[in-house]
Amino acid sequence: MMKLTVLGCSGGIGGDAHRTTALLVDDDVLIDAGTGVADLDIDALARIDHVFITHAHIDHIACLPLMVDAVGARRAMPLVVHCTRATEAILRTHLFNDVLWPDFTRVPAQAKPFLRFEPLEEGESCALGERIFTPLPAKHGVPAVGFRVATPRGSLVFGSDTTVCPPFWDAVARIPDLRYLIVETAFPDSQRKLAIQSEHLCPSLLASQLPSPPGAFRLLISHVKPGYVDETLQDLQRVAESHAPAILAKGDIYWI
Ligand SMILES: Nc1ncnc2c1ncn2[C@@H]1O[C@@H]2COP(=O)(O)O[C@H]2[C@H]1O
Repeated sequence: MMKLTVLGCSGGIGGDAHRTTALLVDDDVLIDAGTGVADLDIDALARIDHVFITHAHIDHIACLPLMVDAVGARRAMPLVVHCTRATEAILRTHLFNDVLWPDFTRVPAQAKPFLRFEPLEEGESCALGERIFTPLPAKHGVPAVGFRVATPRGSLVFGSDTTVCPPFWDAVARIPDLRYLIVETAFPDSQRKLAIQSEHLCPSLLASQLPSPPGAFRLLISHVKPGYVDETLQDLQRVAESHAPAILAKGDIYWI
């Protein structure tokens, strides 16, 4: 069985309930490395061998530089960061640039660095044992992808941050064994304008894209902005009731 542990899935910080995006797959893989990663102890951090990054926004990568520094010296192998070349370029230019943070693709030694990038583009897949990670289309303010995680028992999709994106929904429709669909709804409908400006979704925009009739998967909502959880849930229940949406929460565990 594959275990998915939600370390963080909020659209921001503020109190113990809210950590930004980080999904732990079993105990060795992360999807995104937001502030939820900071709750793992040193041993748990050292067990993580792979991080799949959806996009370079700070709420999705905040703990990546910190975790590399925290456990790099304890690990036998570099941490492998899987992302598109576009996201790698952003992370190299703006983060691992020996200014904001050391370039751990060359530190502590070029021959034995703490981190290495592995390109993963749309149309490609990365198999780690029986778990197959495949980028999916997304549309956000910077280059972004979602991920499908396929196992022999079914698939999970994490849509990342995205606004209206028909290619994402076309890809979802082609996944016959979809068990869990995690999609964002960052803002309530009262902030629809901001959702559009910042290339996110609100409940009415999400509802306009959901399949009809509802698919045989569990619909889980991520990235809700702290302070707007109740309002967003009420909107979702009004516009997407037949899909029985549930708001994802830190600490949730799903098995496939
Ligand atoms: N035009 C905007 N006006 C106000 N806030 C914004 C705007 N664009 C982006 N943001 C905020 O900046 C945040 C960056 O991270 P997110 O994409 O999660 O969510 C975004 C919004 O909360």
